[in-house]
Amino acid sequence: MITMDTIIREGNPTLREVAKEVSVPLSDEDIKLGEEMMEFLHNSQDPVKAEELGLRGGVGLAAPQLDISKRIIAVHVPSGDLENPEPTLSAVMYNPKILSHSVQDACLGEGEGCLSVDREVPGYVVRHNKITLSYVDAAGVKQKIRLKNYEAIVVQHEIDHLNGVMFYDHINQENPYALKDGVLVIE
Ligand SMILES: O=CN(O)C[C@@H](CC1CCCC1)C(=O)N1NCCC[C@H]1C(=O)Nc1ccccn1
Ligand code: NI
Repeated sequence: MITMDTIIREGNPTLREVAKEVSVPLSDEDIKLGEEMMEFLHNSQDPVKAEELGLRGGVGLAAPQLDISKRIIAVHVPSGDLENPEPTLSAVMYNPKILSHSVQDACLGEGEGCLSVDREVPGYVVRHNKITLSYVDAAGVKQKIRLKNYEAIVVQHEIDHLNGVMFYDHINQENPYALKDGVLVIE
């Protein structure tokens, strides 16, 4: 089971590596890893389990954060309203690839954090507002989806991990809250 002890922290060189594509058809090992990554996200968002296991709530996780330099990510974005338990996006993605993106940029009004970064790094992390994404799903089927706003931000944060990029690499050093015209701030 993945716990906070399994997650490597900044300073570990694996977080700065470019991860390798996984072979398709997927190996049992890679399928199992994806399941464990998704289980971590579920546990981390369950108040009882998160408390029990001492987990920080997470909406995404990338294999390099487990010191595994493979192009595998898991995302589980809750809908946000307690009435509707359905997540807005829940998937394990193998070899995810951004095929195209909007001209429109976006960032989270609260900035970003990372389970591999044990400190606050303030500032806007400007990303694409909309992306068209291809990936292989846990059943080994090639998928092509379009995402926007928060879900698009989450997936871009995870794909960054596959390329050795940390969220604070995007923050403007001179003025962390500098924003070009037209960047959508997502609250
Ligand atoms: O690479 C993956 N990571 O580093 C886990 C990150 C991924 C998100 C950061 C910004 C976009 C993707 C993560 O989830 N967080 N960052 C650190 C602490 C908070 C936590 C978070 O945003 N939690 C959350 C949010 C809404 C609902 C439930 N939980
Ligand atoms: Ni992260």
